Amino acid sequence: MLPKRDSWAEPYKIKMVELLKMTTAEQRKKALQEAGFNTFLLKSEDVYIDLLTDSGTNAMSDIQWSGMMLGDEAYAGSKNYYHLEDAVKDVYGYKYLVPTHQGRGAENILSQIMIKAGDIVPGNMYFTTTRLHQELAGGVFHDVIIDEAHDSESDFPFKGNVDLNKVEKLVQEYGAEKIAYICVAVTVNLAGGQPVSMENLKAVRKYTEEKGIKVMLDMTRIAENAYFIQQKEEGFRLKTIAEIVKEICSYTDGATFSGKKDALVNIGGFLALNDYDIFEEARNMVVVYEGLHTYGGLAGRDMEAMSIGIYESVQEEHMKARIGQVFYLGDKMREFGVPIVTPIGGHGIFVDAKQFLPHVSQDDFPAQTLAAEIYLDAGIRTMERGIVSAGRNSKGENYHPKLELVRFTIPRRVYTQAHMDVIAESTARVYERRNQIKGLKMIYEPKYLRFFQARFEKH
Ligand SMILES: Cc1ncc(COP(=O)(O)O)c(C=O)c1O
Ligand SMILES: N[C@@H](Cc1ccc(O)cc1)C(=O)O
Repeated sequence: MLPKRDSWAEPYKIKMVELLKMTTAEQRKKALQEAGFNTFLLKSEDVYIDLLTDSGTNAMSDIQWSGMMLGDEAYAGSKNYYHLEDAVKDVYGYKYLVPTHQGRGAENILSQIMIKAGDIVPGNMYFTTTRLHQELAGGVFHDVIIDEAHDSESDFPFKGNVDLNKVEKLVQEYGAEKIAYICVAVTVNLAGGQPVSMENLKAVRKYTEEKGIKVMLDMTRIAENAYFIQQKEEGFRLKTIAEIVKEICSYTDGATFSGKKDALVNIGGFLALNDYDIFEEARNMVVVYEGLHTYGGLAGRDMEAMSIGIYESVQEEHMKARIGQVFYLGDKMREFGVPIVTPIGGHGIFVDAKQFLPHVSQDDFPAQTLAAEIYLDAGIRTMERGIVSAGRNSKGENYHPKLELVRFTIPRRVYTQAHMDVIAESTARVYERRNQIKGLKMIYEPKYLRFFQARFEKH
């Protein structure tokens, strides 16, 4: 057989490097103990390859860095704000912009404006910060993602889709006026970076228009979602990512955005809206929580870098290499027999900890345990996405999510293919000794978003 001839390559060359620190097994053991077996509590200095998150960990381009030098650090009316406003209108098509320091700043404002106590907020799977802001505003989140999303082995190509039957049930039960809005995330982070199809987005729009319900997008990884639509959905092969991104937004009323992902920056976010009245309220509220409405907690230079990053995020070659690298790692893992969520999603590989460690019960935190073991092997930092992340319901009982995953999140434009090889090989080593691995017990549990700061010890 001839060698394959369709390799992707990074559409950039490297101008500056950051040296990595290698650690010994002894050092890692000590660091992990000190971090209470929580990878969030490790010092970044003790990490070799950092796959904790793709959030704010991107490498900016030389053009973005030069944009940083053009920061207009005025308190009010910075020209970078107007550049960002232009980018949001041009690329996403929303009319009004409220910048925020990151995505959750926008979630806070949107939730406070749109949700009244007792309102229902359907969403295509929860996201930790998004759901918490909805709950703090008095809302009750309901998961309306299709069932396939909860099955790590289902090969359905658009596992992020909204199940409109589930939405209709909520409407029947509570009435459309009780639904604050439908929150649609593209891609769905906790399902494994799974995309939503355009057909589904259109159907959601049609349904909600009939019922008078608003659709708010969590467009944090919209360009990645657009790439999957282009590659997998009939009729989109000849459309550009930019065209698809704009079409997605056109089926919604507004969006929250964490610029730290798609937009290739280290900090930044916004709330974008089409409805003037909601915008007016948000523009007023942002001064309470973030800063004046023309900077929203950001420096002018950060807004400039984000405006440039928004354009870079929809470039075809960028996205091909971005997702290509994620797929490369996933395929390697599969070759080693490591159980991962399929189809492979946009921002990382999600290892199925229930299948990896079937002898560890969910109450002994299999994904938390596995993330700790992965770190011990070679200093690779990953993140738990299972029972610890899911937290507790309003009665104080633990949620028991079907998915118990360890996320190997790939920062954009940061690591090379050789790093991917090392990651897969290290994971394979841990897989070989999986039977000797024991679970953990939680010894400290903070009240909000416990996964960030909880501490554990070995059973
Ligand atoms: C899907 C999704 N929504 C919202 C957020 C919140 O964004 P931020 O981290 O910028 O506050 C994140 C990441 O945190 C995310 O992955
Ligand atoms: N959104 C980022 C940062 C983050 C991580 C975990 C969270 O639950 C919340 C925020 C991510 O998905 O990686």
